[in-house]
Amino acid sequence: MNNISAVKVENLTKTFDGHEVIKNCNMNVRKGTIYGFLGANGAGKTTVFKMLSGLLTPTMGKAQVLGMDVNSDRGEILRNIGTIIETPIFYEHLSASENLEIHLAYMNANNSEIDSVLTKVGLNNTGKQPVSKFSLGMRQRLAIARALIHKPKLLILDEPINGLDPMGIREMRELFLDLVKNENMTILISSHILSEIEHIADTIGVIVNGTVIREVSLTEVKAECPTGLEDYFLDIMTGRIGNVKTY
Ligand SMILES: Nc1ncnc2c1ncn2[C@@H]1O[C@H](COP(=O)(O)OP(=O)(O)OP(=O)(O)O)[C@@H](O)[C@H]1O
Repeated sequence: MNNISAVKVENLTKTFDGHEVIKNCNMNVRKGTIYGFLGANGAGKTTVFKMLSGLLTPTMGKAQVLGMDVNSDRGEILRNIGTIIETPIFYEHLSASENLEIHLAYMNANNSEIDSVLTKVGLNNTGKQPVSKFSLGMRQRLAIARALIHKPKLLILDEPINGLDPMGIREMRELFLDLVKNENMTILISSHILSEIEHIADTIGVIVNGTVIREVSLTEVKAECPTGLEDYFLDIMTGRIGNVKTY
């Protein structure tokens, strides 16, 4: 681990019932950048995210988050990261701000910024409305607010823009770029909406069958495939770009 890495994964492996779903996986997410994690359905993105955030224990290999080991420093890692992994669960009978208050109390963090974060995600007008009345997109916005309300150093976001309307997607894009530029955050994000990743990411990691086979800057993607990230990704999937290339 060096001090420029927010996430460093070395030969990480995860086995379920004797079946290796993550195999010798290597990743390096540099601090202060946005890393787009791409892969087909079932490639292993969520499983890697779960190991980084302490929800699953690696079978073998090493993973460090903000310089801490995922096996031994789980509590301290959790205090310093914000996550969206799978469908977010909320207190359904409580409002958006009450949900954030509870999260902050759980994280033992200050709650002065609830209104400003709700404004950032476009939920400032929901007042006392319970979350049970929220649309899918509103729930996703609240999940993003909860991930960042305690001012984490690293955001791990598994498909955070699912369910958002075009306006919401653009707002979240601007929010993510602002968090990295002005609040010193690092973002590790997965999405199947490749045009969105292309707008925001500095680096792309492509996972195929549990192994990251490509880790390249977006500049390199554009040099290698001028038609853009979607074609680059599909070329990898169909074997037209074949060689393993990582930093
Ligand atoms: N708890 C589990 N037990 C057994 N197999 C699992 C478990 N969790 C995930 N898997 C398997 O691991 C593989 C990777 O799944 P994962 O959810 O990490 O993929 P993903 O890249 O996030 O996919 P998607 O894009 O569809 O969300 C899949 O084959 C999945 O069936």
